[in-house]
Amino acid sequence: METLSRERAHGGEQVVCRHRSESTGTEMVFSVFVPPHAPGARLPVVWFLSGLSCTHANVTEKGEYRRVCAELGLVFVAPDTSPRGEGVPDDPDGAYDFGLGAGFYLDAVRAPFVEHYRMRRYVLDELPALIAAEFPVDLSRQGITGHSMGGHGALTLGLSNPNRFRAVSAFAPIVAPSQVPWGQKAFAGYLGSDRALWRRHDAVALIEDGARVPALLVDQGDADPFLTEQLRPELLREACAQAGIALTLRLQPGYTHSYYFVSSFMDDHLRWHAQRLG
Ligand SMILES: N[C@@H](CCC(=O)N[C@@H](CS)C(=O)NCC(=O)O)C(=O)O
Repeated sequence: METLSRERAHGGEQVVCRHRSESTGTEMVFSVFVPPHAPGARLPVVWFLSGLSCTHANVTEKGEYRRVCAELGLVFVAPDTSPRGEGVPDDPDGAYDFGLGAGFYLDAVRAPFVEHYRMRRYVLDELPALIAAEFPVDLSRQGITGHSMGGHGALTLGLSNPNRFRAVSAFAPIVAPSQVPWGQKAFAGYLGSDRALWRRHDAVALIEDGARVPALLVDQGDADPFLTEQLRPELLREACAQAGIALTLRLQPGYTHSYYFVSSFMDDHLRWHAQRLG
């Protein structure tokens, strides 16, 4: 692992690293904020999964999480959203919603994406092991959140691993990718036509099929241009109501899909995670 930058911030350190990933077969870059802490302490960790077209840098530069992470003693990790580099296939038309910057936090099964697009394995297995080896984290206290496609990642990985993630939240998530154009394009490209496989990567379908977490926090801007076509939080509300999952879904007036929205509610999400991570 190579440290690309290390900056003191809020009494802790904001670090950006690059490493060779076995999961993706590429170099991957991620950022980690380590808050001030006592020597030898192991801290709870919140994973932030980013949205379409992002890298680790969007939330690192615009997410405004450091002050509250420093206050609460949370490590904050931001992975990239896809493999990148020579030989990594992209959308044939270079579109932002598939291929580079759009890994959808799943392991592809279709050629040519199967070779590198293994973001689920990367985020669930490889990166936690690396982070635990290199930073003072306590992997028995993990929370997961994310924005848009990353909200989809947080919800699906959280619902599929309720014993690992003690807190799950999302900002403007894609809640039912099988039912919306972004998800349908990505799932057809990465997973093919097997709808049963799609359901394992779809938060609403996972809940319909029995996945459970005690509680979810979701914020959504009501001026988000993707709200009615791509995000459709009402589908999550219905699924959670049926399943008895305590969903706090807050429609935030006037907010769009941007990091102005994400950063405005970041404090609330971090406090919500800290409460559940102890
Ligand atoms: N207009 C955007 C569409 C994609 C988009 O809105 N991405 C969201 C996540 S789904 C984002 O966070 N973009 C980067 C940013 O705002 O920093 C683009 O082409 O980049």
